[in-house]
Amino acid sequence: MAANNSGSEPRIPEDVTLEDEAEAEAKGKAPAASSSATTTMNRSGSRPQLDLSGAAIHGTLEDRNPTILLPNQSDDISHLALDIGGSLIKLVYFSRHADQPTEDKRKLSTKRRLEIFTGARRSYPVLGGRLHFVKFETGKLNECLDFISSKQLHRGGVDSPSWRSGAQPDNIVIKATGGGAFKYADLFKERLGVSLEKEDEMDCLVAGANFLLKAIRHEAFTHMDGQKEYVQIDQNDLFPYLLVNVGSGVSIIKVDGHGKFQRVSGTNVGGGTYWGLGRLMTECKSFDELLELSQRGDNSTIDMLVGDIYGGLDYSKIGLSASTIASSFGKTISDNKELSDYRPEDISLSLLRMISYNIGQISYLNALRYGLKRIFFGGFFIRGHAYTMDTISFAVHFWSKGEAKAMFLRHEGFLGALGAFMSYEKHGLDDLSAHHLVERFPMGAPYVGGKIHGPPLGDLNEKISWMEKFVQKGTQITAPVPMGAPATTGMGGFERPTSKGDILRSDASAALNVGVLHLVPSLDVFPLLEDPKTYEPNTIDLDHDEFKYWFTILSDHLPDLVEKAVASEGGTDDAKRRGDAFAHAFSAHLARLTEEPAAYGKFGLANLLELREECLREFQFFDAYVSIKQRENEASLAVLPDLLMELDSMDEEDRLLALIEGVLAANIFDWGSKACVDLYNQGTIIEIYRMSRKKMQRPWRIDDFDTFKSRMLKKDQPYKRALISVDNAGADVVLGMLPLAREFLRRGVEVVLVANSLPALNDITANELPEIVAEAAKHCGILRKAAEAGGLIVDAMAGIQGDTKDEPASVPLMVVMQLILEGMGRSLHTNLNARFKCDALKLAMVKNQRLAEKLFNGNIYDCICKFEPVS
Ligand SMILES: CC(C)(COP(=O)(O)O)[C@@H](O)C(=O)NCCC(=O)O
Ligand SMILES: [Mn+2]
Repeated sequence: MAANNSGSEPRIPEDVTLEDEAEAEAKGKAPAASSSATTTMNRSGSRPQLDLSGAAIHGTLEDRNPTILLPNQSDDISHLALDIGGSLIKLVYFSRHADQPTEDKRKLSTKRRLEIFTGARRSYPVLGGRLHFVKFETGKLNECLDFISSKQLHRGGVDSPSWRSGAQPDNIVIKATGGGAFKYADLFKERLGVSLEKEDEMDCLVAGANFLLKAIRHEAFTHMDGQKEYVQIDQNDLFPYLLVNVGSGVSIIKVDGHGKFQRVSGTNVGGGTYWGLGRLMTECKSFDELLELSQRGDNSTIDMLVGDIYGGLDYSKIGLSASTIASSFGKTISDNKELSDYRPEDISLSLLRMISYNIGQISYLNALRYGLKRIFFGGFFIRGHAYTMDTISFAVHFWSKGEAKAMFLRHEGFLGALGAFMSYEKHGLDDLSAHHLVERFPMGAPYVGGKIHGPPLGDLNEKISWMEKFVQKGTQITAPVPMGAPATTGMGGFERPTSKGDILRSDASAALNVGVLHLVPSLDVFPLLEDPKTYEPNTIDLDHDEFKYWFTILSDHLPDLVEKAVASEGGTDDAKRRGDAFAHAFSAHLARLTEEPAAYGKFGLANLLELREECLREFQFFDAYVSIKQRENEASLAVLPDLLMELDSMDEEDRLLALIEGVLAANIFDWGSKACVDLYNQGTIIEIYRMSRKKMQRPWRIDDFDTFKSRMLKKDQPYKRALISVDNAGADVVLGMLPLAREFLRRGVEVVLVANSLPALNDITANELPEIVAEAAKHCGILRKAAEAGGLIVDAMAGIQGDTKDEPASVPLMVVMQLILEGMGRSLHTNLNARFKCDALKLAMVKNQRLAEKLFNGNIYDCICKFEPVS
C-alpha cells in the first residue's frame, strides 16, 4: 500500500476508504464455542415525527411561503455509530445534504416538511442525506478520532445547530459495538467528550444485515468459479436465513425476522486463525499481504489431493475430482522438507482454502440442521476475495448438492456498525426501501477500493490538488491512473486514457467498493410499472466485453465534454483545472470498472452515464451544455410557428405521422453521441433537422406506427392522460415533443411532461421546461390555454411520483393512460424491455452503430417506434 497520509503526499479523499496494513479482524473474544440463546430485540421503528407544538408563522400572512418555526422540532438526527474491532474500526455516519447554505436549509426543510405533512402537491426529500461507510485501523485510533473531530460527527456534523452555535452539548452519546467500545470508552470521553453506548454485537450484526438485504438493491451476490452474480432478494421471502459472520472467530446466526434471531453455532477457526498461522508460517506483516500472497500460490504442493491418493484419477463414485483437497497440508507429512522449503505463497493459499472450506462446511451443516437454503456470509475475513468466496461457495454447493446457496454481501464488514447505527431511535431509516437509496461513488473510490480512510479533504481545491498530485506521482502511488501527461489544462487538450487500469490498486483482491448511500425518502416506485419487483431498467448487461466498448466510447468523448464543461464556466484557469481533475477522476472510474465491472455493484450503462454527471458535479460543473441548449432552444423556437402552421394544415392521419416523424427526426440532437457531434460540426441545427426529416423512410427499424395511429383514432376510448418523458433541449423538445404534446392537448388529453431534475448532457431539465413552454405558447393557442389551465403540467420525475402517490395501487379505470418515452437513454439503453400497466410508446433514433446492430440488427440513424398497448 503506497498512499501515505503524511507530509506533502496526497491525502485520501473524503468518502474513500483505503486499507493499509490491516490485520485480520480480532475482536478479542474467546473461541466462539457453539451457543444458542434466542434474542428478541426491541428497536424503535418510527420515522422522525414532526413536533408541531409551539409552531408559529414568521412573516406576513400574505407571504406565499412564510417561514414556520417549530421550536420543539429537533433537526438533529443520530449521526454516527461505530464498530470497534480488534484491528479495524468501522464507522457509519449520516450527513444531511450540503447543497444549500445552512441557514436556508433549515428554513427550507421546515417548509418542505410542512408541504409533505399537509399533503401539498410537491413532495421533496424529507430528511434526505447521505450514509457514509468508513474504516480505520484500530492501531491508528487517533486518525479515526481526528476524522470524527474534523467533521464534528460526534456533535451531529458541521451543519448541526449545536456546532454552528459553538455550544458544546452535554452528554453526547454515540452508539458503539465491538470489543473496542469497552476498551476505548475512556479515550473517546477524554478526546471528544462523548460517551460510548454499547450495543450488543449480535443484535447489531443482524440489524445491519437485515437493513442491507432490505434496503440495498444489489447487496447480495453469489460467487462461483470466479463469476459474481447479484441476487435480487424478495422482501417477502427473506426469512429465515443463516448469517455467518467471519471475523477473527465465526458466529453462525439463524435469523427469523427483524430483531428475531438465535446464535446457533460458531467456530473458533476463522480469520484470526488464518492470519495467526499465516504470520507464523510466512514473513507477512499484514493480513492483506498474506491474502495477496495466496493469489500467486499453488496449494497442490502442500495439500494432499484426491489425485495424489488415486494416482491422478478422480474418485468419481463419491463425486470427488482429482483436484479436490483430500487433506489440507497432508502432503507435508510425507515430504522430507522444512517449513523454509515451501513457498509462502503456497502456504497462504493452503491455509486460506482450509479455513474457508471449513467455514463453508460448518455453515452448510447448520443450514441443514434448520432446513435453511440461504446462507449469507459477512465479516472482514471475506474482503471480496475471489478465492475465499469460491471456496466457501464450493463447500456449500458440494455438501448440499446444490440445494443451499452461499451469498456474500457488498458491505460485508459494516454489518455491526450499521446495526449500531440502526439502534438509535428516530433516525427514520428503518422504513427505507431500496428505491429510497441511490449509491454514489466519489472520485477517490477507484484509487483505493475498499480500504482504510485517511483524513478528510476540506474543499474542492484540496480535491483538485489531490488529483493533480496523484497524476504527477504516476506509478509511485497506488493509483497510476492511465492518463496522458499531467497538467493538460488546455481546452480539449486532455488525452484519453490509454490503458485499462489493471494496476489501479495495489492489492490483488477484487475488493468491492462501498459508495455513499444517498437517501431520498421522496423517491417512489413508478406506479405504472407492470412488475416493480422484477423491473430491470438496463437493457444490456455490462460484462467485460461490453464494458470495454463503452470505455472506448466514453473516453473518446471526454475531450469534447471537458471542452464544453470548461466553456460553461467561462473558460477560466480555475475551470480548466477543474476540467482536468474531472477528466482524471472519471477516467479512473472507467479504468476501475473495466478491471472489475462489478466493483460498484450491479452497474448498467445508465449508472455509468449517471456516474459521469455526478463526477462533473463533484468538480462543480453544474450544466456543461448550458449555452448549447440555449442556442438550440432559440433557433428552434424561431421556426416553431411555421412548423405548427404546416401541421395544422394537414388532416388528422397525416398529422399524426408527421408528428412522430418529427419526434424521431429531432431526436438526432444528442450531444452524447460521437457520431452526432461530428455531424453538428458540419451544419446548422436547422440544416441537420431538415436533412433528418427528409431521411424518415418507413418502415422504420421498429415500426408500430399504424397500431399507434389506430389507437389514437379510436374515438370511443380516448386517452385521459399522457405522461410524456422528454429528452434533449432544442429541436428535440421544441420541434419534436411539444407539437406531439399539443396534439394530445387538442384531443382533450391531460399532458404531463416529465423531464430530468438535474442536467445531463444536453437534456432539457424540469426547471428549463416552463420557460420553453411559455415561449412556445406565445405562438399557439392550444399550448397557451393548456398552460394557463394548468393542464400542461411540467414537473420533475419526483414530483410526478409524488403526485400519483395517493392514487390506489392500480390505475383507476376511468383514467386511460399513455406513457411516452423518448430518446436512447430512456427507451433503448433502459426501459426497452420494461412493461407498463398503461399503453407505452417508445420513440428514439439510434445514434450508435453497435447498439443498432446489437438490439435491432440494424444501422446507425435507424428509427424506433415501439407501441405496446396493454390490451
Ligand atoms: C448518452 C446517450 C444515451 C444520450 O442519448 P439520448 O437519450 O439523448 O437519445 C447517447 O448519446 C449515447 O448512448 N451515447 C454514447 C454512444 C455514442 O457516442 O455512440
Ligand atoms: Mn439526451
